[in-house]
Amino acid sequence: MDKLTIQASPPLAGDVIISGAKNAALPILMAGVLAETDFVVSNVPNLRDVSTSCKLLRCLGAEVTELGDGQIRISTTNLNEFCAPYDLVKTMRASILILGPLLARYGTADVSLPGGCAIGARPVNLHLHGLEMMGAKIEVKEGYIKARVDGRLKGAHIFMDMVSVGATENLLMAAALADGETVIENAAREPEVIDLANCLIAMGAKITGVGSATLRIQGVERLQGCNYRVMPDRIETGSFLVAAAVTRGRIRCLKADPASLESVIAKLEDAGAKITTGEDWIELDMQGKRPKAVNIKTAPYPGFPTDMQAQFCVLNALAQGTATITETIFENRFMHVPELIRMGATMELEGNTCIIQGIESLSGAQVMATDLRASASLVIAGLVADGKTIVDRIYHLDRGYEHIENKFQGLGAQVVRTQ
Ligand SMILES: CC(=O)N[C@H]1[C@@H](OP(=O)(O)OP(=O)(O)OC[C@H]2O[C@@H](n3ccc(=O)[nH]c3=O)[C@H](O)[C@@H]2O)O[C@H](CO)[C@@H](O)[C@@H]1O
Ligand SMILES: C=C(OP(=O)(O)O)C(=O)O
Repeated sequence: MDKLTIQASPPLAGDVIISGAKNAALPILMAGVLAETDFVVSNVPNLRDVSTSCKLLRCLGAEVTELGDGQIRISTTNLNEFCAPYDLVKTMRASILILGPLLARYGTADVSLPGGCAIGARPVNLHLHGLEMMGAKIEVKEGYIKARVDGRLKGAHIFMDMVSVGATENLLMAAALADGETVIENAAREPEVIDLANCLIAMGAKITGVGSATLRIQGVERLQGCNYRVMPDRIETGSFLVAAAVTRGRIRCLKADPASLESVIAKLEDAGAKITTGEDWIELDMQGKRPKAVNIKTAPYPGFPTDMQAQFCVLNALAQGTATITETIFENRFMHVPELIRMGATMELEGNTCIIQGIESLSGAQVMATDLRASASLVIAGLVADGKTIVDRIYHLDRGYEHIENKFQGLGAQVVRTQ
């Protein structure tokens, strides 16, 4: 199994090119099922979750062609299977996003329940409830969601109990082909939801209110393929910015989207970073200074993203002062904390809050994480820890960060992949 070995590194310096967003690319690939003609997605990151998505689409009978340079073409002409099997779904939670598109276009979908994962229970009741309101008959049997509808789904007025990115995306895709108008209230406003909505509009969907908490979708009878470019990955961008901040360096993230990172940029500025942005780049300069501690509370967009919480735990572990980090989205997303404590960090958990007292430096250790962003935080910690840090089980990282060691090396970090 691959590992990353990280040595204490100099302040990060230079440019890094940001990849397409995993959390936008996956729903957009699933939306391919809705298109009757060829659909070409570009700026798709080369990640394990992307290859799992392609496998899933192929297993349904879709033709998926990797055209090179981050472009993938999907043709659904021969799609004739409607089951997302456990073996694929268990490795990638985003597989649940095949449910809405399959049901809306073909009237039938069997999707393995994604199950609980490392960061929390992650139920799918809101996805199922919304589809039922649109006329689907759903039963959960033998670990599978079995959804059926006679004819087309019907437009419905859906109020979401909680802000859910995945449920908003599933219902948006289903509503695009439903009969009549669907209104989704308390919809998620994450940039990745906006990217999916814009892609559906490019396919011919009629959606208004994009980017607001009320989405109105006038269902159409058919959608066509289009060429769509996936947005830049705001979490990858944020992860590199934090890495630069803790190493007291100066980097520029290119092909990025500063507008999608406002809450993260504000916290980095509070931590003492000088941030400069252009239309598609962000520069962070710590001017050699140690970061200052910053309080964080995760929240749905435009709040502070849960996917950046672990990285800011590391920033605070090394900052001047004491801070609290409160996680409000997932009930078990602090698995990096015991590992960071093993590296010498002074932090303790009280319910869903982590109290962190910043110290001057960490010490290298052999560590392991059981989820994606926790793994990223351990790599960042390794850059500033004395001696050697070995991060094990990096298949989590490979789900969400493209060429992570190459990108870090390009910024002067000592990060190598070993067996
Ligand atoms: C709002 C939010 O920040 N969502 C994050 C969530 O999206 P993801 O789509 O995975 O999760 P949701 O947004 O659906 O979940 C938000 C909350 O709603 C709950 N829930 C969700 C669906 C449902 O049917 N029932 C239910 O109770 C979840 O348990 C969670 O507490 O994880 C992704 C990966 O880390 C992040 O990129 C998203 O930013
Ligand atoms: C946890 C994440 O992804 P997923 O929802 O695919 O598990 C993430 O992107 O941080």
